[in-house]
Amino acid sequence: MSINESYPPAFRRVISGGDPLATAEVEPAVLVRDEDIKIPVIDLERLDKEILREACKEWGIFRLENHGVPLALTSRLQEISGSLLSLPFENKRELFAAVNSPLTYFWGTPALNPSGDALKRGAQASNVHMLEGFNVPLSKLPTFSTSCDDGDAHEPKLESFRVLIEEYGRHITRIAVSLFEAIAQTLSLQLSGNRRSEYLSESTGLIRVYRYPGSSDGAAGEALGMEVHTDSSVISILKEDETGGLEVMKGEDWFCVKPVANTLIVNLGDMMQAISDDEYKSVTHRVKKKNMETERHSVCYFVFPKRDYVIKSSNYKPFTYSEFEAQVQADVQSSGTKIGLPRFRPNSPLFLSSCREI
Ligand SMILES: O=C(O)CCC(=O)C(=O)O
Ligand SMILES: [Fe+2]
Repeated sequence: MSINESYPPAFRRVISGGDPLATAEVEPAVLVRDEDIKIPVIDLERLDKEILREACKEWGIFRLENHGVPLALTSRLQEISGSLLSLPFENKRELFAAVNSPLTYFWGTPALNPSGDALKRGAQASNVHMLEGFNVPLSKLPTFSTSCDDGDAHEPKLESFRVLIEEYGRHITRIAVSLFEAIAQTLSLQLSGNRRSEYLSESTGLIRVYRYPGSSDGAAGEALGMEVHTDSSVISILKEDETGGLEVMKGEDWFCVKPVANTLIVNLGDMMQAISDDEYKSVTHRVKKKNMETERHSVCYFVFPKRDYVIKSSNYKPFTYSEFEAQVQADVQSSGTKIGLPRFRPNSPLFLSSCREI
């Protein structure tokens, strides 16, 4: 099988140079300092609250060292997800359907509905985004049985994937909880009673395993990996391979974040920004592959507040994560892009009328 058969047909057309209009629109020119930026480094074994506060306030992103995720686990997870993602496109489409699972396969957009299927994006949306992946809601993994009676050839790989991602999920959830508790202390948030799990609800945790295709002749040169966005999460934790391509915005400039072996990248999302009353920021970022020939693989974890917990802050109308998510999805479907937190500013008209008044 040639590698192209594993890519969605829309990607193959772009890679072969036959359908340049199908790629994401080239973004308006912004100054990109094509240099690597040193983002703050946090050592999870020796958490320094001052460095953490500074990182959350000035950057919204940091590198995590001594996180305790075994190197062998991440390597095996990347290996098995890479091998599942390199299956022929049609097999990937059928992969999870065959075992009737809550996991989904998506491509062409990172905007998914709550069931993990790609959202139909509005007319102004950039067309195909050159990425694909698996969406894994962690709380549903225990009900995901990889055994099926039709002798499916991929079953052993799927079972290894389930076991590895479950173990990775336990590590990454532990890290998210420790970091959130430390960040809450830097904000003097009271976390007594159920408060911590309302702000950061472990059962909402999900993992996306991504593949950004490569093209030997560089035909997909201008195709973006992932468009400019902020994450909707409280915290996101990224494990990227050595290919590079993650870029963050600081001030008015874009900078490249260089991959560093055996570290994780933590970024704060919109919910953390709201919880902290804009003290901390949801970092604007994107993925732009530099090395066009090489595929890029990454694994990203997201965690959210309890869905019906009302987030109150002085800069936004009170809202629940469910309401926020519904608004984002409505905006993506109608205009092609997420508006996010600005929708919840006191004077902003809400598209959906369901949000409560102050
Ligand atoms: O793949 C990456 O490096 C980043 C992914 C990302 O930003 C996201 O999924 O929100
Ligand atoms: Fe992101």
